[in-house]
Amino acid sequence: MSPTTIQPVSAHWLNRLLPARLPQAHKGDFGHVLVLGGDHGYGGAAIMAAQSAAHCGAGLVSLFTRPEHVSAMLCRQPEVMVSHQHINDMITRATVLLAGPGLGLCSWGTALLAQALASDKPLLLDADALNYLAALPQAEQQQLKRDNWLLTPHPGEAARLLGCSSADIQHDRVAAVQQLQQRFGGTVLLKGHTSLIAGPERQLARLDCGNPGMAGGGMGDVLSGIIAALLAQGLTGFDAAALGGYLHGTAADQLAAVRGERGLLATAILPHLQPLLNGKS
Ligand SMILES: NC(=O)C1=CN([C@@H]2O[C@H](COP(=O)(O)OP(=O)(O)OC[C@H]3O[C@@H](n4cnc5c(N)ncnc54)[C@H](O)[C@@H]3O)[C@@H](O)[C@H]2O)[C@@H](O)CC1
Ligand SMILES: Nc1ncnc2c1ncn2[C@@H]1O[C@H](COP(=O)(O)OP(=O)(O)O)[C@@H](O)[C@H]1O
Repeated sequence: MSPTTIQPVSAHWLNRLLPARLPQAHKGDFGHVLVLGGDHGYGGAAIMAAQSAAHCGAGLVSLFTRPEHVSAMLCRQPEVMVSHQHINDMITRATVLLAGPGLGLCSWGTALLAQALASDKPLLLDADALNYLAALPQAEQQQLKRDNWLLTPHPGEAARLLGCSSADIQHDRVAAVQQLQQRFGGTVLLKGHTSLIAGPERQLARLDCGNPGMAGGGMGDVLSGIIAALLAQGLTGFDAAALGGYLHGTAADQLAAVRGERGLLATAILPHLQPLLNGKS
């Protein structure tokens, strides 16, 4: 693939992409994120994704999950609307879909994912939604390919999607993210140290923030919620992934600077997001 300029993502992107809100703004102006996920045993992933979308300025956030996770969601973040039924109505009301955190790969999760894929709304796929995609025959993958989706694989998921090893992905991450974008379309964010973002117009961006304290369960779920909230506020897939990754990594760096890297919890990122989003830290 031809060499491409890689744009480093910086604080300037914030002012460029998130202008001040108009005084008369209302929640309908900032989109409605619907998270689909949280199979038995994995409620935390979907709850964290919904919570982080709520912390990043989406007008409304909903979660469709298993019944046993409904009250946990309400206790953690009552701003989020949560249900285990009427998925079609929920998809109709949403403006952005986020499928994958804790989705599982049993019939409940794959049926939900099929409903998300049948909608033409902007769609972020993470975690098990990527594993589902990876397991499909290439012809079916090609039928699903679309410009308005955004895939956020870690190197393990990227390897499954491309049918290689995670060592192959890490050996040439730029080539890997470009290959993923070419094969699946839309925007791809390849996670890990120095995350990379490839967009549908061959744009390429790099994140110089983030630290090894982020290597812990739930961190990717929080990232997916941040990006979905930015999509809901009208950013393109490429801009939402780049800015979302920047906010996520910068929040984690702020925490690590004060408390160190070990024991950095994904949910500890959440209170750092609002000041960052508003240019106050
Ligand atoms: N609190 C929760 O409810 C959590 C639920 N989670 C959910 O659990 C489900 C399965 O996640 P798992 O963590 O088991 O599966 P993963 O696919 O994330 O990890 C499985 C294996 O993939 C490889 N891998 C992962 N990250 C890698 C990297 N950066 N580089 C190279 N190889 C890598 C490793 O061999 C790893 O053991 C997902 O739906 C996920 O959303 C996780 O997000 C963790 C937290
Ligand atoms: N060493 C690292 N340096 C920078 N960022 C990291 C590092 N390790 C993990 N991260 C970030 O943390 C997040 C981990 O996501 P993921 O592997 O999907 O976790 P989970 O599936 O447990 O939610 C990604 O955004 C990734 O870029």
